[in-house]
Amino acid sequence: MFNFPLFLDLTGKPVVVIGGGTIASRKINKLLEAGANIVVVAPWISDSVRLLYEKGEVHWVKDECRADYLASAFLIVSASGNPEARRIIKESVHPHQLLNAADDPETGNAAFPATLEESGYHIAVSTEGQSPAAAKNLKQKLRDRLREMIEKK
Ligand SMILES: C[C@@]1(CC(=O)O)C2=NC(=C\c3[nH]c(c(CCC(=O)O)c3CC(=O)O)Cc3[nH]c(c(CC(=O)O)c3CCC(=O)O)/C=C3\N/C(=C\2)[C@@H](CCC(=O)O)[C@]3(C)CC(=O)O)/[C@H]1CCC(=O)O
Ligand SMILES: NC(=O)c1ccc[n+]([C@@H]2O[C@H](COP(=O)([O-])OP(=O)(O)OC[C@H]3O[C@@H](n4cnc5c(N)ncnc54)[C@H](O)[C@@H]3O)[C@@H](O)[C@H]2O)c1
Repeated sequence: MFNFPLFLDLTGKPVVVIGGGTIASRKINKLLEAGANIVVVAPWISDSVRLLYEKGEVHWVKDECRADYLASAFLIVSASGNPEARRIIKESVHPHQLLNAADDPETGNAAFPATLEESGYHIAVSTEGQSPAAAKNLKQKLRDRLREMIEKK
């Protein structure tokens, strides 16, 4: 699972996020930083996602997940936790699409690592899905170490 690290250029790439709650919001913020073209599909969205929608930073399809919405996506993020949405995604995802299944890690083929960008370095930490909190912790330690290293130069 998640056995190949890769840095992508997501600028302008179509990304479909299924779900617009807490977890979706975290993923959306990262995707926006990367310049992705984001469509959120969800019957309701959290205040933070609504703010992005009102500012025109994401599109919103106010509906439940349907196979049609997934077809043109370069990357699909599954973050609703809804069993029916998860079933549709599992059945309709094409082998050439990337799927970050934040609500169903066994199904996805891509994970969001813990990342940091500092002084020209871009570091990504994954625990192959086993312990995201440990990935976050190591990221913070690496940030401190990198800052020390750069100060000493
Ligand atoms: C790194 C980070 C990136 C991001 O999401 O942006 C990320 N999770 C983060 C935080 C975090 N996630 C969770 C906690 C609570 C503490 C804990 O339980 O550990 C915390 C800590 C916190 O929030 O502080 C809970 C959790 N996460 C997943 C499950 C499902 C499962 O494992 O079954 C559950 C249990 C759900 C439950 O039981 O309810 C699954 C995934 N989370 C991943 C990424 C992928 C694997 C990454 C890897 O290879 O390590 C993967 C597989 C899929 C994906 O989402 O891509 C981000 C840190 C950002 C940063 O600060 O840098
Ligand atoms: N990957 C991670 O790091 C991580 C961490 C914690 C939880 N999770 C999982 O992520 C899932 C979502 O958690 P949350 O806290 O964001 O939930 P939430 O309740 O805040 O949001 C759920 C969202 O899904 C939408 N939704 C519901 N049914 C839908 C459907 N059929 N089609 C499309 N959208 C639909 C809702 O409108 C809402 O926007 C849960 O399954 C949870 O277990 C993942």
